[in-house]
Amino acid sequence: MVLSLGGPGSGKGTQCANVVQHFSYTHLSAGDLLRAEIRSGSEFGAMIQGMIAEGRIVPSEITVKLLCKAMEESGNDRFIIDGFPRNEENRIVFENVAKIEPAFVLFFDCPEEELEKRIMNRNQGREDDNLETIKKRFKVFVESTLPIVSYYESKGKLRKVRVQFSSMIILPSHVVPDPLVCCLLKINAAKPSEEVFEEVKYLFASET
Ligand SMILES: Nc1ncnc2c1ncn2[C@@H]1O[C@H](COP(=O)(O)OP(=O)(O)O)[C@@H](O)[C@H]1O
Ligand SMILES: O=c1ccn([C@@H]2O[C@H](COP(=O)(O)OP(=O)(O)O)[C@@H](O)[C@H]2O)c(=O)[nH]1
Ligand SMILES: [Mg+2]
Repeated sequence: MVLSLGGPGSGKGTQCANVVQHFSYTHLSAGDLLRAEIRSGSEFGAMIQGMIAEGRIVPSEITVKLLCKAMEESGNDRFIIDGFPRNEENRIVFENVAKIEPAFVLFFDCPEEELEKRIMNRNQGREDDNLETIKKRFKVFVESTLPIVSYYESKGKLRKVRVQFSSMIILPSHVVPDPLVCCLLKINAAKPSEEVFEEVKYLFASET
Protein backbone atom coordinates (compact mmCIF):
# COMPACT_ATOMS: atom_id res chain seq x y z
CA MET A 1 0.00 0.00 0.00
CA VAL A 2 1.18 3.48 -0.92
CA LEU A 3 -0.15 6.80 0.40
CA SER A 4 -0.57 10.02 -1.56
CA LEU A 5 -0.45 13.13 0.64
CA GLY A 6 -0.25 16.87 0.02
CA GLY A 7 -2.24 20.07 0.46
CA PRO A 8 -5.64 20.55 -1.14
CA GLY A 9 -5.04 20.97 -4.89
CA SER A 10 -1.46 19.69 -4.83
CA GLY A 11 -2.16 17.04 -7.49
CA LYS A 12 -2.72 13.92 -5.38
CA GLY A 13 -5.74 12.75 -7.36
CA THR A 14 -4.18 13.61 -10.73
CA GLN A 15 -1.04 11.61 -9.99
CA CYS A 16 -2.95 8.63 -8.54
CA ALA A 17 -4.96 8.49 -11.78
CA ASN A 18 -1.65 8.36 -13.67
CA VAL A 19 -0.29 5.62 -11.41
CA VAL A 20 -3.22 3.26 -12.04
CA GLN A 21 -2.73 3.65 -15.80
CA HIS A 22 0.86 2.43 -15.56
CA PHE A 23 0.92 0.11 -12.56
CA SER A 24 -1.52 -2.50 -11.31
CA TYR A 25 -2.77 -0.47 -8.37
CA THR A 26 -6.27 0.44 -7.25
CA HIS A 27 -6.77 4.15 -6.51
CA LEU A 28 -8.79 4.86 -3.37
CA SER A 29 -9.54 8.54 -2.78
CA ALA A 30 -10.83 9.08 0.77
CA GLY A 31 -12.53 12.31 -0.36
CA ASP A 32 -14.25 10.53 -3.29
CA LEU A 33 -15.44 7.74 -0.97
CA LEU A 34 -16.89 10.30 1.45
CA ARG A 35 -18.63 12.16 -1.40
CA ALA A 36 -20.06 8.85 -2.66
CA GLU A 37 -21.30 8.10 0.86
CA ILE A 38 -23.18 11.43 0.87
CA ARG A 39 -24.78 10.62 -2.52
CA SER A 40 -25.76 7.12 -1.34
CA GLY A 41 -28.24 8.58 1.14
CA SER A 42 -26.30 7.22 4.14
CA GLU A 43 -27.43 8.14 7.66
CA PHE A 44 -24.09 9.96 8.03
CA GLY A 45 -24.52 11.87 4.75
CA ALA A 46 -25.62 15.19 6.23
CA MET A 47 -22.87 15.12 8.86
CA ILE A 48 -20.16 14.30 6.29
CA GLN A 49 -21.45 17.00 3.93
CA GLY A 50 -21.39 19.59 6.71
CA MET A 51 -17.82 18.69 7.67
CA ILE A 52 -16.53 18.76 4.09
CA ALA A 53 -18.18 22.15 3.52
CA GLU A 54 -16.21 23.43 6.53
CA GLY A 55 -12.97 21.71 5.48
CA ARG A 56 -13.02 19.63 8.67
CA ILE A 57 -11.81 16.04 9.03
CA VAL A 58 -14.60 13.47 9.16
CA PRO A 59 -14.43 11.06 12.17
CA SER A 60 -11.87 8.33 11.53
CA GLU A 61 -14.29 5.43 12.05
CA ILE A 62 -16.36 6.51 9.04
CA THR A 63 -13.45 7.05 6.65
CA VAL A 64 -11.62 3.91 7.75
CA LYS A 65 -14.75 1.81 7.30
CA LEU A 66 -15.23 3.18 3.78
CA LEU A 67 -11.58 2.56 2.89
CA CYS A 68 -11.61 -1.01 4.22
CA LYS A 69 -14.82 -1.79 2.35
CA ALA A 70 -13.39 -0.37 -0.88
CA MET A 71 -10.19 -2.40 -0.43
CA GLU A 72 -12.19 -5.56 0.07
CA GLU A 73 -14.41 -4.89 -2.95
CA SER A 74 -11.49 -4.03 -5.23
CA GLY A 75 -10.29 -7.64 -5.50
CA ASN A 76 -6.77 -6.19 -5.59
CA ASP A 77 -4.02 -6.26 -2.98
CA ARG A 78 -2.18 -3.18 -4.23
CA PHE A 79 -3.62 0.19 -3.27
CA ILE A 80 -2.73 3.81 -3.56
CA ILE A 81 -4.68 5.70 -0.91
CA ASP A 82 -5.21 9.35 -1.77
CA GLY A 83 -5.79 12.12 0.79
CA PHE A 84 -5.67 9.90 3.87
CA PRO A 85 -4.60 9.84 6.72
CA ARG A 86 -5.31 13.52 7.36
CA ASN A 87 -4.51 13.50 11.08
CA GLU A 88 -2.85 11.37 13.72
CA GLU A 89 -6.11 9.77 14.80
CA ASN A 90 -6.87 8.73 11.17
CA ARG A 91 -3.48 7.07 10.97
CA ILE A 92 -3.76 5.18 14.25
CA VAL A 93 -7.33 3.96 13.68
CA PHE A 94 -6.43 2.79 10.16
CA GLU A 95 -3.32 0.94 11.36
CA ASN A 96 -5.32 -0.77 14.11
CA VAL A 97 -8.21 -1.78 11.89
CA ALA A 98 -6.58 -2.52 8.51
CA LYS A 99 -3.31 -3.73 10.04
CA ILE A 100 -1.24 -2.50 7.13
CA GLU A 101 1.45 0.14 6.88
CA PRO A 102 2.49 2.01 3.76
CA ALA A 103 5.46 0.82 1.71
CA PHE A 104 6.13 4.52 1.07
CA VAL A 105 4.35 7.87 1.13
CA LEU A 106 4.28 10.30 -1.78
CA PHE A 107 4.26 13.91 -0.67
CA PHE A 108 3.36 16.72 -3.05
CA ASP A 109 4.78 19.85 -1.46
CA CYS A 110 3.15 22.80 -3.17
CA PRO A 111 3.03 26.48 -2.11
CA GLU A 112 -0.31 27.88 -0.94
CA GLU A 113 -0.74 30.41 -3.80
CA GLU A 114 -0.43 27.59 -6.33
CA LEU A 115 -2.90 25.41 -4.40
CA GLU A 116 -5.41 28.25 -4.32
CA LYS A 117 -5.03 28.92 -8.04
CA ARG A 118 -5.50 25.25 -8.94
CA ILE A 119 -8.53 24.73 -6.71
CA MET A 120 -10.22 27.86 -8.02
CA ASN A 121 -9.77 26.46 -11.56
CA ARG A 122 -10.73 22.87 -10.75
CA ASN A 123 -14.34 23.16 -11.98
CA GLN A 124 -15.61 19.91 -10.52
CA GLY A 125 -18.56 21.64 -8.89
CA ARG A 126 -17.27 20.87 -5.39
CA GLU A 127 -18.84 23.02 -2.74
CA ASP A 128 -15.61 23.14 -0.76
CA ASP A 129 -13.69 24.62 -3.71
CA ASN A 130 -14.28 28.25 -2.75
CA LEU A 131 -11.83 30.79 -1.30
CA GLU A 132 -13.27 30.75 2.21
CA THR A 133 -13.20 26.94 2.55
CA ILE A 134 -9.78 26.69 0.87
CA LYS A 135 -8.32 28.85 3.67
CA LYS A 136 -9.85 26.53 6.27
CA ARG A 137 -8.64 23.41 4.43
CA PHE A 138 -5.14 24.80 4.20
CA LYS A 139 -5.12 25.56 7.95
CA VAL A 140 -6.31 22.02 8.73
CA PHE A 141 -3.62 20.68 6.40
CA VAL A 142 -0.86 22.60 8.19
CA GLU A 143 -2.11 21.86 11.71
CA SER A 144 -3.29 18.26 11.37
CA THR A 145 -1.82 16.67 8.23
CA LEU A 146 1.73 18.05 8.20
CA PRO A 147 2.49 16.30 11.53
CA ILE A 148 1.59 12.99 9.80
CA VAL A 149 3.93 13.88 6.96
CA SER A 150 6.71 14.48 9.53
CA TYR A 151 5.87 11.17 11.19
CA TYR A 152 6.38 9.26 7.92
CA GLU A 153 9.54 11.24 7.27
CA SER A 154 10.90 10.17 10.67
CA LYS A 155 10.18 6.56 9.71
CA GLY A 156 12.08 6.96 6.41
CA LYS A 157 8.89 6.41 4.39
CA LEU A 158 8.45 9.86 2.87
CA ARG A 159 9.15 10.45 -0.82
CA LYS A 160 8.93 14.16 -1.60
CA VAL A 161 7.86 14.80 -5.15
CA ARG A 162 9.10 18.08 -6.57
CA VAL A 163 6.12 19.90 -8.00
CA GLN A 164 8.15 22.98 -8.95
CA PHE A 165 11.10 23.56 -11.20
CA SER A 166 14.10 25.11 -9.58
CA SER A 167 15.64 26.95 -12.48
CA MET A 168 18.01 29.83 -12.98
CA ILE A 169 17.47 32.88 -15.13
CA ILE A 170 20.13 35.34 -16.23
CA LEU A 171 19.22 39.02 -16.19
CA PRO A 172 20.73 41.15 -18.98
CA SER A 173 23.57 43.34 -17.65
CA HIS A 174 21.78 46.66 -18.29
CA VAL A 175 19.14 45.89 -15.65
CA VAL A 176 21.65 45.34 -12.86
CA PRO A 177 23.93 47.98 -11.35
CA ASP A 178 27.13 46.05 -11.78
CA PRO A 179 27.86 45.69 -15.51
CA LEU A 180 30.60 43.12 -14.96
CA VAL A 181 28.35 40.39 -13.77
CA CYS A 182 24.94 39.20 -14.64
CA CYS A 183 22.68 38.50 -11.77
CA LEU A 184 21.55 34.96 -11.28
CA LEU A 185 18.12 34.59 -9.81
CA LYS A 186 16.40 31.47 -8.70
CA ILE A 187 12.83 31.14 -9.88
CA ASN A 188 10.27 28.56 -9.00
CA ALA A 189 7.70 27.63 -11.60
CA ALA A 190 5.05 24.94 -11.25
CA LYS A 191 5.79 21.70 -13.11
CA PRO A 192 3.18 20.39 -15.51
CA SER A 193 1.52 17.19 -14.28
CA GLU A 194 3.28 15.06 -16.95
CA GLU A 195 6.65 16.12 -15.54
CA VAL A 196 5.53 15.49 -11.97
CA PHE A 197 4.48 12.01 -13.06
CA GLU A 198 8.00 11.28 -14.32
CA GLU A 199 9.16 11.43 -10.69
CA VAL A 200 6.19 9.45 -9.41
CA LYS A 201 6.76 6.81 -12.08
CA TYR A 202 10.41 6.53 -11.13
CA LEU A 203 9.46 5.97 -7.47
CA PHE A 204 6.93 3.27 -8.33
CA ALA A 205 9.29 1.55 -10.73
CA SER A 206 12.14 1.50 -8.22
CA GLU A 207 10.26 0.85 -4.97
CA THR A 208 7.50 -1.60 -5.84
N1 LIG B 1 1.18 19.78 -12.10
C1 LIG B 1 0.06 20.46 -12.27
N2 LIG B 1 0.08 21.69 -12.81
C2 LIG B 1 -1.06 22.40 -12.96
N3 LIG B 1 -2.29 21.98 -12.60
C3 LIG B 1 -2.37 20.76 -12.04
C4 LIG B 1 -1.22 19.93 -11.84
N4 LIG B 1 -1.62 18.78 -11.24
C5 LIG B 1 -2.95 18.87 -11.08
N5 LIG B 1 -3.41 20.05 -11.57
C6 LIG B 1 -4.79 20.54 -11.57
O1 LIG B 1 -5.01 21.11 -10.28
C7 LIG B 1 -6.29 20.77 -9.78
C8 LIG B 1 -6.12 20.00 -8.47
O2 LIG B 1 -5.54 18.73 -8.75
P1 LIG B 1 -6.00 17.43 -7.98
O3 LIG B 1 -5.29 16.27 -8.59
O4 LIG B 1 -7.49 17.38 -7.93
O5 LIG B 1 -5.39 17.74 -6.53
P2 LIG B 1 -5.71 17.15 -5.10
O6 LIG B 1 -6.33 15.79 -5.28
O7 LIG B 1 -4.40 17.11 -4.40
O8 LIG B 1 -6.64 18.14 -4.47
C9 LIG B 1 -7.00 19.98 -10.87
O9 LIG B 1 -7.80 20.85 -11.63
C10 LIG B 1 -5.84 19.43 -11.72
O10 LIG B 1 -6.20 19.26 -13.06
O1 LIG C 1 -9.57 11.19 4.92
C1 LIG C 1 -10.27 12.16 4.63
C2 LIG C 1 -10.31 12.70 3.33
C3 LIG C 1 -11.12 13.79 3.10
N1 LIG C 1 -11.88 14.33 4.09
C4 LIG C 1 -12.77 15.47 3.83
O2 LIG C 1 -13.01 15.60 2.45
C5 LIG C 1 -12.56 16.87 2.00
C6 LIG C 1 -12.06 16.76 0.58
O3 LIG C 1 -11.00 15.82 0.53
P1 LIG C 1 -10.24 15.52 -0.82
O4 LIG C 1 -9.08 14.63 -0.52
O5 LIG C 1 -11.22 15.05 -1.84
O6 LIG C 1 -9.74 16.97 -1.22
P2 LIG C 1 -8.43 17.40 -2.01
O7 LIG C 1 -7.31 17.46 -1.01
O8 LIG C 1 -8.21 16.35 -3.05
O9 LIG C 1 -8.73 18.72 -2.60
C7 LIG C 1 -11.53 17.31 3.03
O10 LIG C 1 -11.34 18.72 3.06
C8 LIG C 1 -12.17 16.79 4.32
O11 LIG C 1 -13.23 17.64 4.72
C9 LIG C 1 -11.83 13.79 5.37
O12 LIG C 1 -12.50 14.28 6.27
N2 LIG C 1 -11.04 12.72 5.60
MG1 LIG D 1 -8.15 15.04 -4.58
